[in-house]
Amino acid sequence: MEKEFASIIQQLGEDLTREGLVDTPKRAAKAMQFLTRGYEQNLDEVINGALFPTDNSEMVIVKDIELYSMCEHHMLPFIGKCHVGYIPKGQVIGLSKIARIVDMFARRLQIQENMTKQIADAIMQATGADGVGVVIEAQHMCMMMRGVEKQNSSMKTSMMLGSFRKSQSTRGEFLSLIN
Ligand SMILES: Nc1nc2c(ncn2[C@@H]2O[C@H](COP(=O)(O)OP(=O)(O)OP(=O)(O)O)[C@@H](O)[C@H]2O)c(=O)[nH]1
Ligand SMILES: [Zn+2]
Repeated sequence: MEKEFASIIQQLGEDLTREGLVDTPKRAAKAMQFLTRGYEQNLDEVINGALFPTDNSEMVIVKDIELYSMCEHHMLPFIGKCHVGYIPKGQVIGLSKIARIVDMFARRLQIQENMTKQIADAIMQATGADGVGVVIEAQHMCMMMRGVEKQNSSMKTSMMLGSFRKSQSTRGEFLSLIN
């Protein structure tokens, strides 16, 4: 990857030997690897067994989980917040693990809609919950820094599974608690 970044910098017409740029291909490769580290993770490893028995079957919500992802069309960042809700069925998941699951999917080349579904599916799969809801609100640099150059729009996506999909009132409770 380092070589490819060196080639990109050269193709920009820059001088790769100037002081500020000498280590840039190495840094850029390292940064890119960090930004896409989700490819090296899997659900079991991320959860690390942190599931705990409970007889609480009321909605659990973790809101405002910040996320940094990269759009798969332009490889530019999109940045936002993820809200997750679920209704436990016999077990709850460690609080931090929800944020780790969000990161595992965010740190890949993504479109927001697919990421939203992947997060919801993973939480459902991991917890066997009665229902899961995920809402993501993000701003896409490919739409702000270039292209249509709109600075104030954001995109909201959602995925509702199980009781969140079937029951209007469950979905309503979730949406009112995250807003
Ligand atoms: N639905 C969706 N679209 C996205 C996402 N990230 C980027 N895009 C869009 O992907 C589309 C790619 O369109 P193209 O016409 O192939 O590419 P482009 O010529 O660079 O498009 P413009 O951004 O309109 O200049 C654009 O409309 C982007 O806004 C995302 O997460 N979800
Ligand atoms: Zn894009």
